[in-house]
Amino acid sequence: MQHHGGNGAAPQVLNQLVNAVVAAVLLVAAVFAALVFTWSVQRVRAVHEIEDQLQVYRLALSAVEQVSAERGPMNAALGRPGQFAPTLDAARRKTDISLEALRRAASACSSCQLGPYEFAAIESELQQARTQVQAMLTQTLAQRDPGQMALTIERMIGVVDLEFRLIDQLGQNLQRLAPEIAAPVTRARLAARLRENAGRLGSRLTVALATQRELSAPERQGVAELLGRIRQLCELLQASIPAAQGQGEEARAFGRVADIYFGQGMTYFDATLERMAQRRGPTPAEFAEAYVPTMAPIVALRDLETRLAQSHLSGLHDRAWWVLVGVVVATLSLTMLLAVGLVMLNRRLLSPLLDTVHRLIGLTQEDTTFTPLAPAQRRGGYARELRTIFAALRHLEDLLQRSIHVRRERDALIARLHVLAGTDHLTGLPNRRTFEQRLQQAGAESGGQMLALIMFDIDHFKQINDQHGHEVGDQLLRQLADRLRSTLHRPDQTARIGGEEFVVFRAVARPAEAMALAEQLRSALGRPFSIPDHGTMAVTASFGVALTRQNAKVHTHELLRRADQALYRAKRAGRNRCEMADFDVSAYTSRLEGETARLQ
Ligand SMILES: Nc1nc2c(ncn2[C@@H]2O[C@H](COP(=O)(O)OP(=O)(O)OP(=O)(O)O)[C@@H](O)[C@H]2O)c(=O)[nH]1
Repeated sequence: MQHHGGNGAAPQVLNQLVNAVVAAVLLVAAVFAALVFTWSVQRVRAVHEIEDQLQVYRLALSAVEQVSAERGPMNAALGRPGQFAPTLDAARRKTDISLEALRRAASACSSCQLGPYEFAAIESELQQARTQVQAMLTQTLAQRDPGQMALTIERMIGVVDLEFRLIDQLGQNLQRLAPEIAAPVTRARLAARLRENAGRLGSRLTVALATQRELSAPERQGVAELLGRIRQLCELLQASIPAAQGQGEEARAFGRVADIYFGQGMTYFDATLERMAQRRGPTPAEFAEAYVPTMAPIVALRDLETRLAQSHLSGLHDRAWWVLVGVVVATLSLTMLLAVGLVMLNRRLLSPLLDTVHRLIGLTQEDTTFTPLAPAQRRGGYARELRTIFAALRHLEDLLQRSIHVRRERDALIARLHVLAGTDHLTGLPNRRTFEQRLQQAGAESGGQMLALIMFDIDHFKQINDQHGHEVGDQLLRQLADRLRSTLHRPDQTARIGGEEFVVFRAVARPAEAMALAEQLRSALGRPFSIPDHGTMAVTASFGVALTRQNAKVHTHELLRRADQALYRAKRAGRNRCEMADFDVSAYTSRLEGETARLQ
């Protein structure tokens, strides 16, 4: 396909327009994909952070349970003589391990925003409480002051309060970051508090049990407060567990709490209070042995809630990942679709349209050097409208080619007619009309030089016709024309202007040159002609020569008239001779003399 420089502006603009639209669509798609991608990555990261925080929360709940649990063997040891308490040591080790695990997890969790300060406070408080316990254990049972014992127990409880502050902070963070898991997170905290208060309830009896007495009034007050708090926590839990009376996993776990702790545990607690009133209470160790296991379902409920929160988070985590994968896949697909669409648009619409535009421009410039249509076009892989355009274009191309062909033929015909109009049909020599034009032209181009006109006429041509027939006369005329052409240096400077009348013209420097040419022609024509079936035939011709004056305008008719007169004279003088028309010889001679003198 040819490209037509200046006219290429329109296709270029179309190209640029399509490129601009594609670039804009790609840009919008890229910005949108980048936004969604960033959002999904942030979401995945946020879910990771929430998972980390939930892990810390779980470890904090477990640590608070260990500290609570440590109070069981501690109470038992305080109510027993001697300082040897292996179960207390084991409980302390478990507490230390869980606190260490919590500290490690918390320091690895940057989003938890827990400083070392919180842990330092908890650990220092725990150590001081333990030191007090140890000091008391070195005493005999009788030496152990009940008031001091109560303070020691309160101090251990204070450690738990410090831990709960941490748990509350973590729980609030989680509720804020992931409202989806707010309910199980809250229930886990409620269960942990229930476990703690249930433990404290037991601890309230320790001093009285250790000293085998009834509860004092403040102790009874404390127990009543704790029972009130426990009931409150139980109601809160029951209200927040969906279908707490139903068959769900949480409902079942809560059911076990109700049966075992609120059933067995509380019954044992009430029975213990009655036995204490009769001063037949169990030892703190016996009490702990029977009471502490009834709190296990509370811990199980707490663990279930943290597990539920975790599994909910896993769902969130998976969803966030799927969104991320979806965004990547959608972006890639969209880009691919756009790329394929662009290629299709280019191949199926833009490229053929540009091709059509080039072809149309070519048509306006009569460019018929079209390349064949692309294979896809031949397969008909384009829209119907485009195929219609191609067909119309092909039709136009055919029409153009046909019209160019017709015009060329017409031009050739006109040229031929033109030649024929200026040519003698018998001899093929220029006719009188052409001769007059050329003579005028030669006069204009002579540069002031003399022009010689030689007119000649075959002698007694009528006799040839009469003797041999008109046909032979024609043949003779044709051969004579051929000889003229071969003799003359410029055959275009001759013509047949009558039946057997011819002319020759030429620019000459002097009259003698004209006469010499006339003589040359006379002798050339004097040579016999060979006419088929008639043998050789000799003719003569008479010549009249006329000259124009130097620098004078050529008057064709005047020149012809003078040449004709000279020819007439030649005929009259006996034919087969050359005669010069009246020529101002004296003027010519004086000019020659002038020139010679100048040269000397
Ligand atoms: N064969 C043939 N004869 C032609 C043609 N045109 C003119 N003639 C003949 O040429 C002859 C001219 O005759 P005339 O004008 O009497 O002159 P001439 O016989 O040549 O005698 P002079 O010119 O006086 O020597 C006529 O007989 C014309 O018929 C032509 O095209 N073909």
